Amino acid sequence: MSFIRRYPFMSFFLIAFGWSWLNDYVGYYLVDQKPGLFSLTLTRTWGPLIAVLIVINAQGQSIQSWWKRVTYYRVAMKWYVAALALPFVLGETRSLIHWSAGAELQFQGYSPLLVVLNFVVVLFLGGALEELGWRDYVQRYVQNTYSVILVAIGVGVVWTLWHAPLFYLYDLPSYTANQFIPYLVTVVGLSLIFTWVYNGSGGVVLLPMLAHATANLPSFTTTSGNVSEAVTSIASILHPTSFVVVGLILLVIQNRFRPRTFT
Ligand SMILES: O=P(O)(O)OC[C@H](O)CO
Repeated sequence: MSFIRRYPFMSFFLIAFGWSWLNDYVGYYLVDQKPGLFSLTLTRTWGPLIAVLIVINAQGQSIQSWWKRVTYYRVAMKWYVAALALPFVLGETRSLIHWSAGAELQFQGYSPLLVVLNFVVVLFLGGALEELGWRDYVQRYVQNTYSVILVAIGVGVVWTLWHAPLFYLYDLPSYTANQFIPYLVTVVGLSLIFTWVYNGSGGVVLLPMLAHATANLPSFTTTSGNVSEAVTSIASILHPTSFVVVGLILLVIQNRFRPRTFT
């Protein structure tokens, strides 16, 4: 405990990465080496939340006041709309580029019930909980001293690295070695966007949580018909890049070049 009190920030990373990576290794070696099973359960996503709870408890901070802060939700409706709409629209960039080049746009036709279930599970039990660590601890703490934009980029890089075992342990379609750079760019972009809603709403972590749960939904559209290889390549570059460009523009408009402290 005294180590955690002395080095809270380092402890946060050790616990967050430790929990999630241990989860991945235990899953791979002891449970199932096939993709989509243990690696995809919710438990790996709990690392950052467990880390933040251990660290604030060791520091003698009240968990009750932390809970009160992270469950605060009274902010202008525009932040809710932005948090839900932005990742949703950007997630369709690839299809929209193919469509603008002549392909036919089609809806995936997911069952609305399954989409809502997916969203709710990620929001309350899965990936969105990471925001209690990445955004409401790391971003909040480091942006006291450094530029909000630079910190958001740094958090995006760390958040990507935290996913590393998924790339080399498992054979998952979204986590293949040749997808690492596009994944990094997308996650840095998401970090910028989540930081924008977090700071814009005055540090209400529910907003990046909602944005995270939306970002984790699958794309709702696909395209059919031939598009040239050039269009496919351009779309695969522009899709991840669009998150970064939009995130940067929003944070520049918000003038987040400097540090920002929440009281
Ligand atoms: O942090 P995760 O595991 O919810 O994954 C984030 C996605 O890859 C980006 O939406």
